[in-house]
Amino acid sequence: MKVAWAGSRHAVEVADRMACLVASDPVFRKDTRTMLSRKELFKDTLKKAAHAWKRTVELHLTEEEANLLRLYIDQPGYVDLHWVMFVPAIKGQGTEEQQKKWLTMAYKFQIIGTYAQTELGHGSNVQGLETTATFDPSTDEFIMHSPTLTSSKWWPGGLGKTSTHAVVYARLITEGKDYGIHGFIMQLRSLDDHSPLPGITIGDIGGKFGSGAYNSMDNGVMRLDHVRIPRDQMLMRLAQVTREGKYVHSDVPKQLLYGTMVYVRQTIVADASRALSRAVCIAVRYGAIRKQFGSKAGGPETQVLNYKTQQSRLFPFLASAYAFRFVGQWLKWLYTDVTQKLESKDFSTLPEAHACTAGLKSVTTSATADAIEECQKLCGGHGYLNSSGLPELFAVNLPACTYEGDNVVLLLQVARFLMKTVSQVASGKQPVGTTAYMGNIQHLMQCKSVVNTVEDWLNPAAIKEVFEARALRMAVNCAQNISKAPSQEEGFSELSPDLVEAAVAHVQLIIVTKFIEKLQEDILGHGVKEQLQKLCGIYALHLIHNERLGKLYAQVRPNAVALVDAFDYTDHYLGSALGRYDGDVYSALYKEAWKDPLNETVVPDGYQEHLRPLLKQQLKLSRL
Ligand SMILES: CCC/C=C/C(=O)SCCNC(=O)CCNC(=O)[C@H](O)C(C)(C)COP(=O)([O-])OP(=O)([O-])OC[C@H]1O[C@@H](n2cnc3c(N)ncnc32)[C@H](O)[C@@H]1OP(=O)([O-])[O-]
Ligand SMILES: Cc1cc2nc3c(=O)[nH]c(=O)nc-3n(C[C@H](O)[C@H](O)[C@H](O)COP(=O)(O)OP(=O)(O)OC[C@H]3O[C@@H](n4cnc5c(N)ncnc54)[C@H](O)[C@@H]3O)c2cc1C
Repeated sequence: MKVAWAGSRHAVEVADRMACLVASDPVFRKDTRTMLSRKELFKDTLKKAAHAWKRTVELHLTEEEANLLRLYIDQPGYVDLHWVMFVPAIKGQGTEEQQKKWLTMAYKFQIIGTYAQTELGHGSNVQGLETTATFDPSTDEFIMHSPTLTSSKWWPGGLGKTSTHAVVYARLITEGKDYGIHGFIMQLRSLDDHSPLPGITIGDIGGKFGSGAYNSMDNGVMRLDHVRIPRDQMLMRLAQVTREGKYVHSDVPKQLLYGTMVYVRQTIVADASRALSRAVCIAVRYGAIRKQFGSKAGGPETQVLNYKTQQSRLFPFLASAYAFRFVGQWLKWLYTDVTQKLESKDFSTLPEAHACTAGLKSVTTSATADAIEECQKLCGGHGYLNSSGLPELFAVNLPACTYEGDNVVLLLQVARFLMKTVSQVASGKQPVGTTAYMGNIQHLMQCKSVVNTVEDWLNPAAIKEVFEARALRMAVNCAQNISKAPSQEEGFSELSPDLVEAAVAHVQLIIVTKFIEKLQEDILGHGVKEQLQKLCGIYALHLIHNERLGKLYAQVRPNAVALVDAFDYTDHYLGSALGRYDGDVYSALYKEAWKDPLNETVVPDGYQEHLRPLLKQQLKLSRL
């Protein structure tokens, strides 16, 4: 089963080796992490990252090994953004020349990069970002500027105290015209003493949910005051600005601007299956040890895992962990396939890749966060202790529902793709890939389930047909209702709760289908396939029930704020910048951030000890 889970014997072997390397190294200890102050935790993260890099170099680790090493260190930090977003953004959006220049330094850690997209006022609505990059032909430079409070960059990981560079997303303005959002490489801090460069105000945004957990990451705030960068620091694969200031489009679709997000969303599905499996592992093992009550006749106490209620709550999570793992492996393949096609200028599969990554990221992270929380309850009181591992696991994985795209916003993207596909089917076009089933519309709209007995539900063909019919009928129903609205836009907005459900049904069909396809592969090991068949059945069947409360929500909405005001909580008691009575959210968030102890100094503790030697050593090596 280990091989089925990991994907190959090789994958098991490398993972084991890297996991042992981390577990046996005292620098990577994490058992007291939740007791560290924010400053201590941050410094500990810097220390671990520097030590990991040292080990990577000393042991000549491959990229695969180094990635696993980082994974098992299990502490979010600036290196995640550097490798998972900064480097891929330059790879995807930089010209060959730009890649050569910047990636050479990034690969050697001569510079540390982050991905600075989100702002205080806008995260989901990328086109609404306000930072400006105005071209000045007199000096051949862009002037990077934050014109408003809400244009402050807000959230980028590693930005707060660590990154020396960033890919910054800003509105490109040239010849007086706004050409929308583009990516720019900016140096943020001095490579000599780490102080922010002139015109850049930068800090950490403050403590986050839970102790330990994501507080190891210095998510940052940044304001730019007319900071000048050379023209060639605009990432120019998608579009260019000439020396004279003329804006020129490339022949690649502008959606490739969002390419880094597609890449990361794909990796998040793998993260979700890992987090869910960790929670399930804790709850199942503990359920086998924990005993409560015995038979009336005075027999031995019962292991809680033997309670049917425990099983019906826990086993769908166990099945989901496997389902997400397999769909994650498939998604990685899909992403590689799309990337190869993009390289040969075939952009046809980009919309499907976007829909699959967005949808699967959404469904798997939401299910994982809910499941970790439920696993805490499944472990009773002890599950609430930090020492159970569950609070930190929950706190670290909860934001995956938000970062890389809010899950509902992403599901609406999937719905948009589905509505387009339904209309193409109506005009006779045969859908392909994950929407191929929609071509079978005549049958799926009318068919009746062939399921008669309990055993029939375990027939993969029957399960698949049920999920296909459900997904197609929900999508067609939405499309028909949208067409009755005064406009497409109004219809889409009015029906958005239904569209989200239709998107979830489509994504769950993909997960079920990929699980079934996995079972058609050669799977070695006695009884392994049979166990997986059972889990596949559990995953599929636990999903088939639903409720609709949309009409009631619409009736409550006009009074929703009054209904929570009625709780009569003071701002002091609520203790939330977001829940303030007066609604002055942005000023409150901004003020709170500067109170964080990490912001007491501009250059953080640990810089002289861990960051500076790392950067200097790499610079020195490159000069040899
Ligand atoms: C380790 C963790 C660290 C965390 C880091 C972060 O969080 S970083 C920050 C992470 N931040 C976020 O994740 C922010 C989330 N927000 C977003 O990604 C975007 O603002 C949006 C997709 C919601 C809307 O986009 P929009 O305003 O442009 O409006 P629109 O809806 O009209 O779409 C126009 C067209 O583009 C298409 N298309 C869209 N995306 C993609 C794609 N990725 N690929 C390909 N295509 C894509 C779309 O299908 C449509 O095609 P059509 O139908 O015209 O053929
Ligand atoms: C831990 C963490 C790390 C992050 N790291 C980075 C980083 O490294 N770099 C970076 O640039 N960003 C980062 N982010 C920012 C992240 O990408 C954004 O928070 C995310 O994209 C969501 O945007 P938002 O915060 O504006 O949410 P909002 O869009 O304000 O969401 C608020 C609510 O509005 C709803 N909503 C919004 N739009 C719609 C719509 N059209 N229809 C229906 N409902 C809607 C959402 O569902 C949600 O319930 C990080 C965030 C977190 C929490």
